[in-house]
Amino acid sequence: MSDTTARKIIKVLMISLTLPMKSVYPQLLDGKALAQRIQDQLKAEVERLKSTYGRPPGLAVLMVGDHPASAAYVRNKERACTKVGIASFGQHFPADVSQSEIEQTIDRLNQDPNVDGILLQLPVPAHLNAVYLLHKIDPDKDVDGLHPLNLGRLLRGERGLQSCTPAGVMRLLREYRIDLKGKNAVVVGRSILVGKPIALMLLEADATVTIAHSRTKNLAELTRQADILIAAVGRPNLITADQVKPNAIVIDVGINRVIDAQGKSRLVGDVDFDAVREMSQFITPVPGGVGPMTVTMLLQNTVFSYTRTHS
Ligand SMILES: Nc1nc(=O)c2c([nH]1)NC[C@@H]1CN(c3ccc(C(=O)N[C@@H](CCC(=O)O)C(=O)O)cc3)C=[N+]21
Repeated sequence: MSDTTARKIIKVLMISLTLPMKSVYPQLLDGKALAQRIQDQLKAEVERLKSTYGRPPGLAVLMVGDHPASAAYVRNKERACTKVGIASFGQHFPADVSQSEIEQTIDRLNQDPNVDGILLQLPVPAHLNAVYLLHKIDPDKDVDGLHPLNLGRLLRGERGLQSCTPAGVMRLLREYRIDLKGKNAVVVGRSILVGKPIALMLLEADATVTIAHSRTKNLAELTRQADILIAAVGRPNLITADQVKPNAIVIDVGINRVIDAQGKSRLVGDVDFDAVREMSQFITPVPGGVGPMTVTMLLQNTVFSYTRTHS
């Protein structure tokens, strides 16, 4: 065999080994596994805190009405608390509860030394002023990071309690050593719970950030430039393969319950997962991606808030 033939064979082998591997088997960003690992660490930390200071960290979850999806999230959060040893104080109000009754509860929880974190599950019924309720929560107990003071800190790049979903996404990116410096990050969605705070965090990590939304012209043109694409809208199959740059990193924050072809209820994100996973470098699954990280960051924020008052 001549030298050039051998070289050609090696080259073909190398190409066939590297290229298809990369495009056919993109890496999953496994939020479920990472969440489990962090929760194990938190459990040990909570144990230590409990024996040092005599009480566990405490989280109060306020829920209004019986929206089934919200009820399921709240159950997830309470179950996770129990798992790591955080005391959870559930407050379930009927859908017609008055603004002042919730305000009084928040005042009481603000003063309660056994409560380190207070979370108002959103959305709340339309007769309530959610913004004002969020203002009432003590910023030091605002484990959802939605108080204007904590949002202001985020805007300035100061330390503070940060929104759980965006914080969970950043932790996932960091864990997989995804370099953000100078990369094009496109965030689709501009909610105060996800889109806006995640854009600020990506900016803080030196990404070049674009926020797209329902009024954005030529969305596909924009998303195709994204090295990092964050979908946070809440619409199934919003992001299709032709809207994604090959080898991009795709973070799917959407949580949508749909009825599949067999008539079964199924959880899907905002991304057409099967098609997009084939051409992306990293992608988060739904379920098992961002969702479990959200819950875990809530636990972490509660422990953080506890340690701050004990140091
Ligand atoms: N004040 C406030 N803070 C929130 O953080 C908040 C909120 N309101 N309102 C609703 C959204 C939604 N959310 C989720 C939490 C966990 C999962 C989760 O655990 N998902 C699992 C599976 C869940 C399942 O199978 O049903 C997963 O994706 O693997 C999803 C969604 C928090 N939210």
